Amino acid sequence: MRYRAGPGVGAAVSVGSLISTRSCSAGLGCRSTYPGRSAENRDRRLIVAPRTVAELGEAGVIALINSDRSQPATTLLGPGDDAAVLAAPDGRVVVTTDMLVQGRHFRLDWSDPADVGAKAIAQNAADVVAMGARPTGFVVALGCPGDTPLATVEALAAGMWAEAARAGGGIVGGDLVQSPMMVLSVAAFGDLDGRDPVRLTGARPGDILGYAGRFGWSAAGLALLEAERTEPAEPIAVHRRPAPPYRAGVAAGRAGATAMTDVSDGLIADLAQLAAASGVRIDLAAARVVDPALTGIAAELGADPRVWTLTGGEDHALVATFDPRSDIPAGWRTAGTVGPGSGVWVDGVRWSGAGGWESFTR
Ligand SMILES: Nc1ncnc2c1ncn2[C@@H]1O[C@H](COP(=O)(O)OP(=O)(O)OP(=O)(O)O)[C@@H](O)[C@H]1O
Ligand SMILES: Cc1ncc(C[n+]2csc(CCOP(=O)(O)O)c2C)c(N)n1
Ligand SMILES: [Mg+2]
Repeated sequence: MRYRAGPGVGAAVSVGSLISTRSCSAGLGCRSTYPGRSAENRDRRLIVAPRTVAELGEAGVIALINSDRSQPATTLLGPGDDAAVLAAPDGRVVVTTDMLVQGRHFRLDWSDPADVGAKAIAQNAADVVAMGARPTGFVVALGCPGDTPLATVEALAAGMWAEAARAGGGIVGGDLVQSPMMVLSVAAFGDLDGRDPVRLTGARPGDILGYAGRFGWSAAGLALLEAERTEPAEPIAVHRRPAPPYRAGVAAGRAGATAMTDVSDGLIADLAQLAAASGVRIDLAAARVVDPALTGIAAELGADPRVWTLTGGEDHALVATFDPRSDIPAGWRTAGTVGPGSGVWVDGVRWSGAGGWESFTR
């Protein structure tokens, strides 16, 4: 997707060009300044290029993050003012927020900063499309230690922009603070294009359960990383950078899906939320969702591919329910049925126990 430059978007900036050389006074030599750098640094005669966020300073890092970006048409005013302005053609705005905390949601020895940036956008965009909406924009609050290399922040921003382009929105602003570890808090916005939001509450007995994307791959990647393995590469890549099926989500909204959610905590956990919200029972056929490609990997680690598939989170695949009289849209497969009752049933057995990841319990 190509974005045009939006108003308020700064011109191209490189770290080199952020260093402005002040006038040279006789006998004092030339002093280079860095926008936003500390008072202490302002008094030093810096001639080397800054390498960390502390050396470049807040304003410089923000300029770096926003340099050379072009915004989509929905960005009426991009970064640079007190707030951004986004178009909302529908008149209603879909809004969600999700954060990533270093050590809890990612490790920089397991993931590249570009992957972490992409994941932060992906998990938010997945929530927007899970409402049947089209992502229009993101704001990103970033906390990081002062000694974070500028290269890390540049890679983070590159990963965010790559995923934002895939999802269909621009990064229209954010916040930058010092913190003891890296934290990324993203808010995402979306447009319904005149449709009703696809809620958790609309599944009805008789509906068909469908899914788009895949399950268990991120959990497999996490297990491989925990086991200090680097192969096979594919599940590790999925764990580092999930690829939510954005088009399929919007297509489900257009096709009149009765309920939908993205799977962030675990397939069973997220289906259980949907079943409870709709007041229905969901019957899942495990063979339809367990990917045979995971069987060999699980055997090597002494793990169960069914557990990865049914309770692993972070794939950000989509599940939705459809009226049986309507066609399931492109990119969707059937995974089960909706009936009267409650709970999630797998191959005819009611699921009890943990259905996925839960904050504060592990
Ligand atoms: N601090 C909060 N204040 C208000 N509402 C909240 C807060 N945290 C969560 N919620 C709301 O509770 C609901 C469930 O949140 P939850 O984070 O589980 O959503 P999710 O899409 O499943 O997220 P995740 O991708 O983080 O697993 C959402 O509607 C969310 O907006
Ligand atoms: C280093 C590291 N350890 C463990 C995991 C696994 N993990 C963390 S949060 C989460 C689910 C969503 O949580 P939330 O509801 O907080 O968004 C999962 C499966 C990871 N990604 N990285
Ligand atoms: Mg969600």
